[in-house]
Amino acid sequence: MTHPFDSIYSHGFIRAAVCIPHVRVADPAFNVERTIALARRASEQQAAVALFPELGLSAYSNDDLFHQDALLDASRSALIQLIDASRDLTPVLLVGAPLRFENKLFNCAVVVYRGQVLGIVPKTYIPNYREFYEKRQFASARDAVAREVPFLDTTVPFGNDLIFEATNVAGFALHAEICEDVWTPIPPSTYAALAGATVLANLSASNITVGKADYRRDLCASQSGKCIAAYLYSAAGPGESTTDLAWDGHALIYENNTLLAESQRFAADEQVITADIDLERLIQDRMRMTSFQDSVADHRERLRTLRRVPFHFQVPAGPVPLQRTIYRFPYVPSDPTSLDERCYEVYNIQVHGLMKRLQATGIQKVVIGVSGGLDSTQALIVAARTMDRLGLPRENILAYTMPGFATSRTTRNNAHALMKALGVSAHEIDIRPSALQMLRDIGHPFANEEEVYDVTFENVQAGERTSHLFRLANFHGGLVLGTGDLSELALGWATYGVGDHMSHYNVNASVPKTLIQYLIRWVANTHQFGEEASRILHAILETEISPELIPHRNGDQERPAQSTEAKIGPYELQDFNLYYITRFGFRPSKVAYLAYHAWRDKNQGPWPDLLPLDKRHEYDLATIKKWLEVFLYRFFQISQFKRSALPNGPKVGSGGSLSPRGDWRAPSDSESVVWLEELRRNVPA
Ligand SMILES: Nc1ncnc2c1ncn2[C@@H]1O[C@H](COP(=O)(O)OP(=O)(O)OC[C@H]2O[C@@H]([n+]3cccc(C(=O)O)c3)[C@H](O)[C@@H]2O)[C@@H](O)[C@H]1O
Ligand SMILES: Nc1ncnc2c1ncn2[C@@H]1O[C@H](COP(=O)(O)OP(=O)(O)OP(=O)(O)O)[C@@H](O)[C@H]1O
Ligand SMILES: NC(=O)CC[C@H](N)C(=O)O
Repeated sequence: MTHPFDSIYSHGFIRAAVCIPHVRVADPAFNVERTIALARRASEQQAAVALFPELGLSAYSNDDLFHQDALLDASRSALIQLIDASRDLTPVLLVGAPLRFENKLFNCAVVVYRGQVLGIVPKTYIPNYREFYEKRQFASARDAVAREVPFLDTTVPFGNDLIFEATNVAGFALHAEICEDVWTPIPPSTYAALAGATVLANLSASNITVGKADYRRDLCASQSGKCIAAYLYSAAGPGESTTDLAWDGHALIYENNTLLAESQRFAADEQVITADIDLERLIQDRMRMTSFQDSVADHRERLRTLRRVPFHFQVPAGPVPLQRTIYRFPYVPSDPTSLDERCYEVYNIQVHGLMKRLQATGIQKVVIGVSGGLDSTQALIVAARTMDRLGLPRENILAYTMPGFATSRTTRNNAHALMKALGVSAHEIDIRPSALQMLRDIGHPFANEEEVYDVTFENVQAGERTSHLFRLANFHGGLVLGTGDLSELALGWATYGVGDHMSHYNVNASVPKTLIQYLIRWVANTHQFGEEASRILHAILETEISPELIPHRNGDQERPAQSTEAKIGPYELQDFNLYYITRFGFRPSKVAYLAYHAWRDKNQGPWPDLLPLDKRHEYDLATIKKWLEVFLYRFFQISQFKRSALPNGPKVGSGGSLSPRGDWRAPSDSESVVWLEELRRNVPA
């Protein structure tokens, strides 16, 4: 890496600024002074792009004054002053000015970078309806004859087909359009995006009327989403003429349908909003989304005609801290309303999956092992709701708790209490005799009372439970419900084949552990199964996560002896890693960078509403690196064979399926070296 770890510019981000200056109508000298002042503010914030409103140097609302030579000359002088002032500024500046070429007047976006004009983009769609009379003053980009125009002592590219491409920053490709352009069915930026532009900027002078702010948000959100791009929008604000119209200074920054920053509308002060755009995320999504590339192919001929203007972007040296909210729990929404909706949705997906399977097979019973841990609790809740929805009695859920050599009193009691509270058919089977028989049969030292607690000892117990469940299913005409979650599948934390890996149908396969914790907490807090069930669910949430396959050496049977998270890492970190690696394909150093940003300070940042205060954690970079290394090794090197042979189960979320038929196809015999080396090389901890 050529830049420091703690700069956004080392991790595929650029900072974008959208500026709303004060203007005076027909006063370019004043307007350029305000434009330069805000450009400096954007530069101090180390932005790579700074966008200004449409015709900002002259003001937009000049009407027929645009045909006055004095105003046009003054606008041009203001532009020259701005170009000169830009020499020592960090961002590419996009400013609006009325400019004469070919004896026509164009409404232009001028792209200025460090004392040079990279290109001039005339507005394409000139509105001439209702309150707009722009055709009276301006020609359109389509009226231009020349593709280059003389400007000052040089010639510059001119047209709506220009993409300004930083040759040294991967994915930084900028396009400019002007206000009405985005109101059309196919804005010029659509073609630019198909041809590779990732940052689409709109210089606007949109007057405000009731309801229009929402419409602008919709336009920008959907243009950024459809184009898999950033969309920057800057609408004229204070100082424009109110002869017939009003102005609210609406600035917006979207990335792929997500709002990253918005100005305060009708503000008295000038504003500069900024947001960090994740260019790599956009490129990743374009690479994966085959329909985007099909669309490129369909418009190939036109796209070939677009012109690229290369420039070298001087990347700010030194640290540039990230200005972006990175949620600690990517699978769990942090605002309470979304969390409610998410929980409702996830349960419904799981329940509908199981309902269909039961209806299709005509099977009316499910068989499930209930440990008193989180996953079997979640699956049991899903099974209970499924029976309710199908109008079948909950007794059709044949639930078995099956204590082994290491089952603690706490989880066993919780398992019994839960089965009772949910009204399912509750049973207990001691698996120790059959496990001991197998250990004896295979010659394992434990059969001779030696304390050998190896993986065979563990898997014999997991296998005995599974073996019992499948035979019980045959015996009672039921279907074995799987419980293993997405996080366990990612880490290979399950016993393959004859073990908890196998079932007839697994409702949890696409639900990560951190989300299961919230789902259970949500059910408990909203008392969906009564007070007693809520009490037990809270007790289950409090219990240490453990496979309970190895006993305490001191004979303590009260609580679990093994800690899963001490071995494979905190699930909250591993789920974070899982999301960014599978959903976006980010390199490990970027995942570590994002994790550090999210997790370094427990007093900072957004938290899912239901997380108790005393459960908050924080991690330093060394700890993040250590557990990411565990994740990478387990995920890429040793566990894919388990995912390649998965039972059926519904996909629940984007970036949330590891089924080879769902969303993740990978070889069972790959290496992990490229990920591990990248992490070791590029994360300084
Ligand atoms: N690429 C590949 N293709 C085909 N087979 C492959 C393979 N790599 C290993 N194998 C074979 O697979 C076997 C290893 O896999 P496996 O038998 O699953 O065993 P393994 O993954 O070594 O052990 C299971 C682990 O999961 C943990 N566990 C089990 C049950 C529940 C929970 C929980 O808390 O949820 C955790 C348990 O503590 C243990 O650490 C070996 O026999 C090996 O030869
Ligand atoms: N004592 C037990 N009785 C019955 N079934 C069990 C027992 N221990 C494990 N199982 C079955 O094996 C599955 C895997 O065990 P594991 O310990 O990973 O899961 P869990 O306890 O439900 O959840 P968690 O992994 O969150 O602790 C369980 O979900 C359950 O179906
Ligand atoms: N300046 C413009 O092009 C404004 C037109 C745009 N349709 C709007 O209403 O905001």
